[in-house]
Order: sequence, then C-alpha cells, then structure tokens
Amino acid sequence: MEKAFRMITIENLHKRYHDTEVLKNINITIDDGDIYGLIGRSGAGKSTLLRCINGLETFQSGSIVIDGVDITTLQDKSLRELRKNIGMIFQGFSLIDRKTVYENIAIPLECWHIPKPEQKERIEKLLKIVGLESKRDQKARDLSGGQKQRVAIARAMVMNPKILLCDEATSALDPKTTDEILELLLQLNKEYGITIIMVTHQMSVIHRMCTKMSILENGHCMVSGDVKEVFLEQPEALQNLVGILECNLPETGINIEILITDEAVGQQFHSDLSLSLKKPYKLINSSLTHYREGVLSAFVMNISEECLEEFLAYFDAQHLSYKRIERG
Ligand SMILES: Nc1ncnc2c1ncn2[C@@H]1O[C@H](COP(=O)(O)OP(=O)(O)OP(=O)(O)O)[C@@H](O)[C@H]1O
Repeated sequence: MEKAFRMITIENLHKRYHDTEVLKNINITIDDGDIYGLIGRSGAGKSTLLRCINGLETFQSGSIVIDGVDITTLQDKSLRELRKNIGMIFQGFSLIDRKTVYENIAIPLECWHIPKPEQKERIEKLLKIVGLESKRDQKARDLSGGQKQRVAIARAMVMNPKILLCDEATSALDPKTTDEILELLLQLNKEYGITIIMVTHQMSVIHRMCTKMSILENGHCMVSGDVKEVFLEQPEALQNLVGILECNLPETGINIEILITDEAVGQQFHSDLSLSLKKPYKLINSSLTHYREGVLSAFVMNISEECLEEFLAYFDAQHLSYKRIERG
C-alpha cells in the first residue's frame, strides 16, 4: 500500500493564555486527504488548536509542521503564504453582508492581486461547484444559512488551499441543510483531495465525515485514532462525551455489550446466536450507527449467570468484541 503523505504534524504543543494553559502537550498527525474530526466539550481547546494550525495564534512550546514546513519558523510574508494554503469556514459564516455572493468569493483573490480574468474563471468554477450560479449577484444578507455557508466554502476554496479548517461549520444549520453542506465537503475532499479538519460538537458529523478523530478534554488530547476503532474501543473520553448508556439495565443477570463492525454479521447476529446456543437472553438495547465506511451495530444483552460461560465462549469463537457493563 502506498504510504500516506503527512500533511500536518503537531508535536508536544502547549498553548497558554496568560496563566491558563489551554492546550497541554498535544500530539496529532493528519495525513494528506484525511477528513479529521476534533471533538470535545465546550472550552476543551478545539478552536484554539485550529487557530494555532493556521498561524492566527502563537504557542509557547512544541511544533506544528504543515506540508513539511515548521510554522514557528515563518515570518510575515511566509506566514501569509501558509494561510493561503489553509481555507477556513466558521459557524457564523463571516461573510460581508452588503457584498454580493461573487464579491464575497473574490475577497481573497483581491487580497492576493490575482488578475481579474483569472478571478472570474476561479469564481465561476466555484459558483458551479457550490450550486450558487443563480445567486451570484445577490447580497449575502439575503441568503439562507445554507447558502451563506456555500459562499463561505467557495471563498475558502478560491485560493486552491491544501487544507480546509471547519469550525462548527454546520452547527447553525437545520438537519437537511447540514446534510447538504457535509455532502459538499465530502465531494470537495474526493475531487480535490483536500485535507479537512472538522471541529464539531456533533458526533453524527464525525460518523458521517471523518476517517480519523481526536477527543479533546480540558486541553488534553485524550484519544486519537481511526473513527471506527475509537467507537469500537469506547475509551473513557468517548464515554464521557456521549454519556453512559441510556438504558435501564436489569438488576439480575449479567449485562454484556457487543460491538460488531461487519454489517452482515450484525444483521445475522441474533439468529446465529439463537440457533447455535439455544439459550435464552434478553436484548436490552440495540443501535446501528452509519459511518463514512460501514456500520457499527451495538447490542446490550442480559444473560443469566449460569449461561455466561457458554455465551462468552461463543463470542470468543466468533471473534466478537464484547464487554461487561455494570449498573450505574
Ligand atoms: N483569546 C483568549 N483569551 C483568553 N482565553 C481564551 C481565549 N480564547 C480562548 N480562551 C480560553 O481557552 C479555552 C479553550 O477555548 P476554545 O475556544 O479553544 O474551546 P473550544 O473547545 O473550541 O470550545 P467551543 O466548543 O465552546 O467553541 C477556554 O477556556 C477559553 O475560555
């Protein structure tokens, strides 16, 4: 398999505001073309980390290497060059309301003194990609939230960046519009290979979009890894974030959670189990989560103590991932 090219390497990053350390020894690597999710509670440090990546914030120690360049070595002009390679979109869109769609997208091109004919070519292409050709002369203030975010995406893409940072980009949108914006971002990632970092509170955004993820907690990076593996392992930081299982566990018997990543195995699980063991059990909870690639089935079962050994032997023989869960 071809070795992935590393787009961003963050090592031992510490960031303080006055006496408060808000990023504590962050180590994260992001490959070219990844869609990387950063999730965590409010105040965990996600936005600060994004601002460190695009050079808007300095930090006290550690390093951030982007596309082979250590950004701490950069001065004014080269820092501006770095930012040219990093587009950013926000929850609040940050458009200029009195300007038209076309004029908003043109802002970075104007700043970089790109000749008008080239500006036109780039903007026309992006208007088509984001589906706003018919709105080109409309003022930004007259657009819907979803249309505003499309303009912001086009503006972020207009300098052909290698990286797109999305800070809660869909938090202000309704579910259908969120879906359309996420689809657009997936399309940009697929067609242009752009590396995307998504800061979000919404676990569904991580499921749908991301290949890898980190969980930030109070300035620490608690967990990093493949999205599906993180959900399979259910580390404490993830449980803290999603809350403990919201189902009433019976007071007798043993409660076991099974996680299955193969969709077909998940669908067959109960019938296979019943046919093989012919032992009773209660199904307490079941859920199906769709990921970017694949599906994760989770079942909580209540099993009597006498039958436990047999069930566990079956799960082991089937190489199923399971764990005992205790009543809260
Ligand atoms: N300019 C600043 N000056 C002082 N403290 C700041 C500044 N910006 C952020 N902080 C503090 O840094 C911590 C991390 O903030 P940050 O905005 O990065 O968190 P977050 O995880 O993005 O939160 P949210 O999800 O609410 O946006 C918070 O305690 C915040 O109060």
